[in-house]
Amino acid sequence: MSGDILLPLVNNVALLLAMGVLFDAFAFNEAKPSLPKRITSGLILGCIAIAIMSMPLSITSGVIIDTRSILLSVSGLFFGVIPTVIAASMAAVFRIMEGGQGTIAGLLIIMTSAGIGIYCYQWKQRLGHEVIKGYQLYLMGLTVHVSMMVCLLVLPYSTLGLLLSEITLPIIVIFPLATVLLGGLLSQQISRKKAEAALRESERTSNHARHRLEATFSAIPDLLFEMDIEGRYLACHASDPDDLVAKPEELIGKSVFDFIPLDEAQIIVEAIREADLKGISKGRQVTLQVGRGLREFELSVSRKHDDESSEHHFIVLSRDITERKRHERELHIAATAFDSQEGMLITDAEHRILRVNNAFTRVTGYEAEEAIGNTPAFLQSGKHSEDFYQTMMESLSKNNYWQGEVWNQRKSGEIYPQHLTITAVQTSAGEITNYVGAFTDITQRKQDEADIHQLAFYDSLTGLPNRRSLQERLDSALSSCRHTRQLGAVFFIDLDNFKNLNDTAGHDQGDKLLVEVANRLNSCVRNADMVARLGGDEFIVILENLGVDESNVLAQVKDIVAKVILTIQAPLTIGTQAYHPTCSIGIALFSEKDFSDEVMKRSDMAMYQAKSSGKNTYRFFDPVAEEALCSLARMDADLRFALSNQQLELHYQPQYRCQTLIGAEALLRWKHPDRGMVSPAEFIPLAEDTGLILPIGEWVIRQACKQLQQWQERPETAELFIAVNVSARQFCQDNFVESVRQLLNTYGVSAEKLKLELTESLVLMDVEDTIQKMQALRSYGIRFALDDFGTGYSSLSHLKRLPLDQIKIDRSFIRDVPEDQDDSEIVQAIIAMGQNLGLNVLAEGVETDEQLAFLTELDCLDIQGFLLGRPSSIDKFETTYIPANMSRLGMA
Ligand SMILES: Nc1nc2c(ncn2[C@@H]2O[C@H](COP(=O)(O)O[C@H]3[C@@H](O)[C@H](n4cnc5c(=O)[nH]c(N)nc54)O[C@@H]3COP(=O)(O)O)[C@@H](O)[C@H]2O)c(=O)[nH]1
Repeated sequence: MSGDILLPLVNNVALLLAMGVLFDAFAFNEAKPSLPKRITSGLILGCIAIAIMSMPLSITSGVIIDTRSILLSVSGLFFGVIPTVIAASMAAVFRIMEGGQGTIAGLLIIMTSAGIGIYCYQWKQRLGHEVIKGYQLYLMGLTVHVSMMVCLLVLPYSTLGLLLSEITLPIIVIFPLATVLLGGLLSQQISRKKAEAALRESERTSNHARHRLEATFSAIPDLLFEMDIEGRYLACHASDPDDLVAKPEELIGKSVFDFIPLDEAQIIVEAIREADLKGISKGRQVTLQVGRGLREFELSVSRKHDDESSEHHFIVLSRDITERKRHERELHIAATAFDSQEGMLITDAEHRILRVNNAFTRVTGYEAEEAIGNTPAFLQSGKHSEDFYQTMMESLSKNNYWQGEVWNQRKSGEIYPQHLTITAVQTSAGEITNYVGAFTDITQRKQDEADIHQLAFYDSLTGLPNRRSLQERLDSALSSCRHTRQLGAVFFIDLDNFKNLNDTAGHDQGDKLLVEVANRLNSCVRNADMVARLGGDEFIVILENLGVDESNVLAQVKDIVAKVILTIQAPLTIGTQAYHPTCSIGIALFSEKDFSDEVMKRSDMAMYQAKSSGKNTYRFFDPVAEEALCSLARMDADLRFALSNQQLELHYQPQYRCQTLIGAEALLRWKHPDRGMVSPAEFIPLAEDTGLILPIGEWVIRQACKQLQQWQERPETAELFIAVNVSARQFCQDNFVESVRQLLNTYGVSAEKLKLELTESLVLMDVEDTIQKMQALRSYGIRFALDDFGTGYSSLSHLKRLPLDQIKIDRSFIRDVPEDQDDSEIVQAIIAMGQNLGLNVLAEGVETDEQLAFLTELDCLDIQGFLLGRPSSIDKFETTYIPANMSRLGMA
């Protein structure tokens, strides 16, 4: 090869190498470039081809040998159809313009080279080969340049011969190798680019995988730790650091024992050891104090496969199960609550029963399978109207809740009351999904309520309404009067002598009478009227709506009360004896102006008047009698005040024997601040009625004992006794004997100095009891006088049995002696009788010397009366009677 060829050849090679730059610049080595790129690259290739053709290895005139064949074939193979066709076309145009004898051959070479290159390109595309191997390039280069040699055959023979001798070797040997080099260069670019792309793809894939993994980790709510067998943290993942016992950076390298209480830490280490043995550990639970409070975790531990390390590592997954546990506990509570003592049923939104509990079966008698699928309507008793259920449903849809009492039917057919609560269960969107019904059988409660009502409002013995019912009924009757203007009446009925019957025949018999009276009263009045028992032997009848005309009402009431008295009077057998009950009735009419308390009070007063009028009768309320009773009530209040405010005092009236003072009768006085001295004759009966006589009587005996205590200590009074009046009610007290004995002891008084004056009526009330008490008191030394003798009906046989010391002739017999023959004979007989019985006889009310002389004549030596001394205060008694007595006895 001559130097003329070498330089163009080097230029050609340089231009061919520019092709590599173009290939890289237009990214033909990566992917198929865009059409503009391909066109542009085709134009550039065409320019390179022209440049190559401009620096030919000129062999002879008109024949241009250059490396366009290499350019165009390699362009076809690597740049594809469009760039190569453009480049080939430009090269062809240029060749034609160059002209010469080799024009045809040159054009053929252009077309052949480009065609073979494009063919190989198609072949490569079809087979999917990205990279062309060296031998393949060589074969293509050889084919192109053999074809080139064939194309040269169109040259004139003379030119051809010279040409073949000059260029055959370089074309057949060098050009294919150049093709291989250029193709290899481009192929290598493709490989590099592919490798770079693969690397980028790999990086992209790995980044993608990493991001996906990170996203997956972030989405996992559980905590992930890598730990060693000792429980040391090697790595940790937590989507929320507040789920950790410490910050992640603090954990790494430390042990669970550094952060977690011993018991819990041991559970974690046990789980790790189990995983070490079995490969996995599941289900262990720990409770830890983490950033957001006390939480419960469930552990899953697996042994990590790590061939490089001999030490085992573990993946510990810690799942926060706090909410699940709470839910489980709530479910447990709900399940326990569901199986409570209350009957429960759950329905769907269409009220079909889905579930019932054991209490449901116990109360209704229906098993779960009998109830499920039905609506609760199958339990209905038929006792409620459609309206009832309609209201229930309306309340449910409005308030999602209903509660009330329902009468349902058990499987046995028994109808029973239940307290039912129905609650609608809603979704968060407000849609009702279920109804929960809870009920309690309230049969017993209802019964208890009825019993309590019966006890509270009815009398247990007679079954009649009691005082409370009466009050309500009377209030309602009065309120009704205010509308109707009609009059009504209240009968206050008290059985006569009921106490006697009770005491003699016993309480059972008394109860029988009360029940019979209740029935009899009910038979006398209309259903609309009311018969009530106030207590004891007191009954009330309320008659309502008797009309507006008072005289007419009075006539009706009289008829009814007469009927009541007659009906009550009918004999009945109590025990073995016939009994004729009677009653006293007080009547009070009422109108719209009255109040219940007042009406009751009036009827009570009227009854009191009926009693006072001899019993077995009735009285209408009388305002005059009311005033009298009011005055008594006022006196009672005043007397109580007097007792506790030292307004009571004892006066003493001397008693003489043969003109010698032997003692005094203690007589009670009330120093009233307004009324002055009030007579005991006025207030003692009232005190007996009200029971106030008991504390008053006790006070009198106490005062007498105090006085005796003082007298005992003085010689001039040491022998004096005091006579004290004892009322019936006072004497009847069970503890009377004991209380007197205690008073004597308290004041150290000799019992002989105390004389008790009992009236005839008192001793005859209960002779046996009186004798017993008198004997007991007498055994202490106390003496007894029978007061007001002659006014009662004491029989001799009774008198003989009483342990008396003295009888006091009532002053009513003394008053007219000796003038009155009858009284004189009575007094004479009493004195004789007393003497016969061995009793001392005292005459009281002695006011005149004649009376005294008469009594002295009859040998009645004990005298009391105004003639010898009036009742006087203790001061006067001690300054008047005692000194006089002493002077008479010569002791002064
Ligand atoms: N249970 C109690 N009863 C008592 C007590 N104190 C008194 N009484 C009884 O009250 C009745 C009235 O008593 P009184 O007004 O005190 O009258 C007594 C004498 O004053 C009166 N008397 C005495 N002598 C005469 C007289 O010559 N003429 C006359 N006109 N009256 C006289 O008699 C009353 C005493 O009677 P008696 O008790 O029957 O001896 C009266 O019944 C008292 O008993 C008391 O503390 N407890």
